[in-house]
Amino acid sequence: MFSVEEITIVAGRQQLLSEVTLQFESKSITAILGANGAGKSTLFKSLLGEYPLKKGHVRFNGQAVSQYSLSQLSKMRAYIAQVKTGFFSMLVHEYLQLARLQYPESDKYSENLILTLAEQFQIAHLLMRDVTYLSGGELQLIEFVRAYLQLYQSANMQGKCLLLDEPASALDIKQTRLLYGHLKTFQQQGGTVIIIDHNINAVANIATNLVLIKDGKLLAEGSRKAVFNKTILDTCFETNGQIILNKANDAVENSIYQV
Ligand SMILES: Nc1ncnc2c1ncn2[C@@H]1O[C@H](COP(=O)(O)OP(=O)(O)OP(=O)(O)O)[C@@H](O)[C@H]1O
Repeated sequence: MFSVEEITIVAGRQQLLSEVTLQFESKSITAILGANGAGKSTLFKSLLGEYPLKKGHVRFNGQAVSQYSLSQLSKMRAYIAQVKTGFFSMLVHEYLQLARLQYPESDKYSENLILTLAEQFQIAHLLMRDVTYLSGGELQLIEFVRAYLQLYQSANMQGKCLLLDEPASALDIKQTRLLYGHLKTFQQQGGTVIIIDHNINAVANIATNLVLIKDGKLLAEGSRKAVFNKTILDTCFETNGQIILNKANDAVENSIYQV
């Protein structure tokens, strides 16, 4: 789906990313892990085509991201930013309608779709609230539904990608669990997820692939079994932690990195 080849991004004198090469396969959930300031959001912005590259290429389905129109891209990938600002006063319902403007469909169809998804994602009670008065967690739930609506053309999500920058940072444990469940479902529907999340133990449980970034460079990449270990995590976060295996079966699955 997405690939970056030896990308280098420079801002002023600072090198934000250095020769990073990665492949994000279709129907995968990739978790991007790394310390604050490591370069994770910068990597995202490069996937979105927002940063000029000093070197390298970013491709989506084999074609340079810059060769797609914004309208083509908006149907194929949806982004949730880490911090969302600049909302105007409007109802959640109206905000969600904006995600459907790009589709030539009747008002009745988009209305039904919004109501159905609001029920499915358990945010129906927020539809008549003003977006500017939502709590941080409520806003994150709405942002997820907005991103899903932006991509939705049928239940088949093949060729569609969610780019989520800390989408659960303000969610409680129940809502985090529900969100991760929605991401698994999206993957089962054929979609691809790329997620930045500081809750590394939780996100490692749903990710099919982990990418660890340190100081703007790719530190490690692979399955949980391959990279979720003390040596790599200690290096990545400059900590001295330990891996606690799943008590039930001493397995790597559901193991926890504790500092
Ligand atoms: N436009 C810019 N100009 C200069 N420096 C920048 C710019 N954008 C980002 N940076 C710097 O690049 C580094 C990486 O930023 P980035 O937002 O990618 O980090 P991150 O890994 O997402 O961190 P966090 O986990 O704290 O969100 C930081 O030191 C940041 O201050």
